Amino acid sequence: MSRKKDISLMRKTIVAGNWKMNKTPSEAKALIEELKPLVASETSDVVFCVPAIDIPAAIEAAAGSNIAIGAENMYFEESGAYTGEIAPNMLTDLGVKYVILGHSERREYFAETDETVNKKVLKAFEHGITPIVCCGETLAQREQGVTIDFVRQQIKIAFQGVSADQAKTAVIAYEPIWAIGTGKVATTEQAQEVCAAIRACIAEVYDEATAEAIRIQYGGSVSAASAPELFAQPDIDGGLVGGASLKPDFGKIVNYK
Ligand SMILES: O=C[C@H](O)COP(=O)(O)O
Repeated sequence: MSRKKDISLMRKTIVAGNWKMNKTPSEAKALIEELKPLVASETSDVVFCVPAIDIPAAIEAAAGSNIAIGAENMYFEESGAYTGEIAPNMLTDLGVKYVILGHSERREYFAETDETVNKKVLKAFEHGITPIVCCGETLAQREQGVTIDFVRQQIKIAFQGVSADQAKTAVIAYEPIWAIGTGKVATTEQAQEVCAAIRACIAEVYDEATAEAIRIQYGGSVSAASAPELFAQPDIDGGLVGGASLKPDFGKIVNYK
């Protein structure tokens, strides 16, 4: 199902950078100072998701700008014997507004499952942090023709127990795993098809109003060259950007119009 972007229901574009495990705190400060003027925008929400150790420096550097700071992960408990984990209230105490949950790298290297992602999504909402919920298929799944079934399942589990009012404020990032860091960007048609299927899934689970409100990003080798066509698709409301978010090109991606 695909819906035409209705002017009255136009969702604000959201472009988020995922720095992954890059930049020390002092490098983070310098990069934000460099990118701050380039990502100024009235048409897009701009989020920098940075390593947890960089968050205080990033918050300080972004102060007074349009940049919101996000985390790349968090745990689903507030405190306790969970060595090495970061609690949601630790993030909000610093001023973090967004958190990436269920990134494919967390799923692959750190054994995250749809069920732990769901617990984290619920906890993020409880603490007023907007989750950027990641989903996406492997190359083998795409070749087997199961992409949409697989992504629908990821989304249905991630949103279990989430109310419609909460879901309306969430961000979903569709990231085909085969397009991450490979330079192989999905075609506009492939990206739009899956983002439309995700929106249809949200309409089934909730209702049309929730589906129209939720923002869906595409991620996977987004560049200044590919962003304009991708973000113009009716069901793509921006991007989750890895490698290019560490460069001045990120400003061009944010200001893609
Ligand atoms: O979260 C971001 C994605 O993993 C995309 O990374 P990339 O833009 O380097 O392909």
